[in-house]
Amino acid sequence: MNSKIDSLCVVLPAAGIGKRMSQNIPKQYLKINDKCIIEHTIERLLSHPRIGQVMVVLAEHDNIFSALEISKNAKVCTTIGGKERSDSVLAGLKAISEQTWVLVHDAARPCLTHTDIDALIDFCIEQNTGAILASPVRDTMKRSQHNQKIENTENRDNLWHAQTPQMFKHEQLISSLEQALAHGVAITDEASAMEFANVDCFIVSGREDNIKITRPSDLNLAAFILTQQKEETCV
Ligand SMILES: Nc1ccn([C@@H]2O[C@H](COP(=O)(O)OP(=O)(O)OP(=O)(O)O)[C@@H](O)[C@H]2O)c(=O)n1
Ligand SMILES: C[C@](O)(CO)[C@H](O)COP(=O)(O)O
Repeated sequence: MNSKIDSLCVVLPAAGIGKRMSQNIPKQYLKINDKCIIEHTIERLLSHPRIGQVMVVLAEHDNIFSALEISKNAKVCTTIGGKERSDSVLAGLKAISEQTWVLVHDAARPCLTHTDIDALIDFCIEQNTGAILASPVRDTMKRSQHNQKIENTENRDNLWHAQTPQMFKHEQLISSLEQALAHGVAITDEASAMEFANVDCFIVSGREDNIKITRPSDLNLAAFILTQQKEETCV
């Protein structure tokens, strides 16, 4: 069932340097099928009927985004991010006008589908609560230092890979992020801040192919997924 909300805003953290990709440009500007990753991601978002604006959070000296055609889209705005992803997200949240709900989505996740966007929005609106897309852990999980003896096997019951988008009440997310950052809490996703602030947050099961391009081998995998999804017409 579609909610009544029809023009949500997405904050898109895109101020990272992609050091784990070991390339000479930030990974969001690497190309798949002649289009930058960030262009794929923004097109996936803006082609969804319930998304009305994307606030792209850029690194201070980013001179690539403004040269992309998508930067001229009337629904695309930009602001400057910070040292950590959480700083960039907070800057993006403060740069948009006051909203009831806001979504945060990594620029490095171009394989997001409209099916998953609808599942997240519908759950949050119908349950009036924040939630994140996530996929269940598939492998046995070991804790160990690299090339060292295994310390233990983690219980993988009810263990999930957190993805994005993550969707929360706008003002509540700002205050929770500010509170967590003020306490020096390590925040790697928006849900971490909400958990710290004891604000309910739920899991919405999402597709396992909503991958975050992080390491070199992810690029070909993402290219394959994007092609497969187009044939599936799930976008
Ligand atoms: N200071 C930062 C760090 C990250 N990001 C963004 O957050 C998303 C997810 O972060 P990650 O995958 O860690 O990207 P990078 O930080 O660029 O990667 P790395 O850790 O390998 O440098 C990316 O779209 C990235 O551009 C951001 O906006 N601001
Ligand atoms: C937000 C996120 O994509 C959820 O899995 C992840 O935490 C980003 O972490 P990163 O270390 O900044 O890639």
